[in-house]
Amino acid sequence: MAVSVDRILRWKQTGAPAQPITVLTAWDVMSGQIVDQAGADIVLVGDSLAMVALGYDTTLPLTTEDMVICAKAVRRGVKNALLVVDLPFLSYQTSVEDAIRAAGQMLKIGAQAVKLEGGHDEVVETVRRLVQWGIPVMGHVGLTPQSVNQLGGFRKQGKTPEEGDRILAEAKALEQAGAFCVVLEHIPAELARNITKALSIPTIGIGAGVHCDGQVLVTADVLGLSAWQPPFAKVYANLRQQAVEAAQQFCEEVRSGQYPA
Ligand SMILES: Nc1nc(=O)c2c([nH]1)NC[C@@H]1CN(c3ccc(C(=O)N[C@@H](CCC(=O)O)C(=O)O)cc3)CN21
Ligand SMILES: CC(C)C(=O)C(=O)O
Ligand SMILES: [Mg+2]
Repeated sequence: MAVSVDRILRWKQTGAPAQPITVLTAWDVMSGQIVDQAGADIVLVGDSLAMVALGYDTTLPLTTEDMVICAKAVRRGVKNALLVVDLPFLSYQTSVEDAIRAAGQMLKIGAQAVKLEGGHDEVVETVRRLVQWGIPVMGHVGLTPQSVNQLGGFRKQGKTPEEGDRILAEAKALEQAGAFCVVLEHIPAELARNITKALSIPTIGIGAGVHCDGQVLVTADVLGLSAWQPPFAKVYANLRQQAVEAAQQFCEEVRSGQYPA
């Protein structure tokens, strides 16, 4: 049966100890088909596609228009998983109105929820307003890549008790605002465990240890397709090298007259 926002929201309340939620990213129809067919609970059209699919050094250059093109392609490939789309940098920070417009655009093309980065007062108020209008929101705290210029790189967050307390408070505020789950990115496992215990909505970890209610990775990293991976990514295949070898073989066979026969 297709995965719904409500099913994720109630993941921890459904009696028997739930299996972890599985989340993988996608950026086009093929990656969407692959992770949906693999049985992921949630497919995230992550703004990491700016780096993975478009070749930028950060997620900041991605526009709403870029995201709409990619999300529409993923939508055509995903049949069963819940489809969540990241709101690009500057599409939701400028005002609640802009956030509603950007999020609404994503829902119009078939996204079932959106994800916003941060847990400060402004983003919490934006989440509250989106949820009021019937737009489900996934939160995202810890390492928030859209703030890379302030964080001084893609560094682990929440390493001091003060920082940890702040991230915990942000996650609680997002739950209060109506977020249906929250991503915890690149924080200590102990902190992620405390946040997971403190929340009734599920936590989805990336580089946040084993004590989260679910796990997410960038699919290009999982498949060994990306040029580099973060230290926490596990690489399950070596598709980049296999692809280069296959393409090389084609070139050799054409040059030698082996193909076409
Ligand atoms: N391919 C890919 N996978 C990802 O998981 C990912 C992206 N791209 N792009 C958006 C963000 C950026 N992420 C990243 C990127 C790099 C590190 C990393 O290398 N961290 C190191 C060094 C940090 C530094 O000092 O600059 C670390 O040890 O924390 C972590 C998360 C996670 N996200
Ligand atoms: C890694 C996930 C959480 C993400 O935000 C992305 O892919 O953009
Ligand atoms: Mg993202």
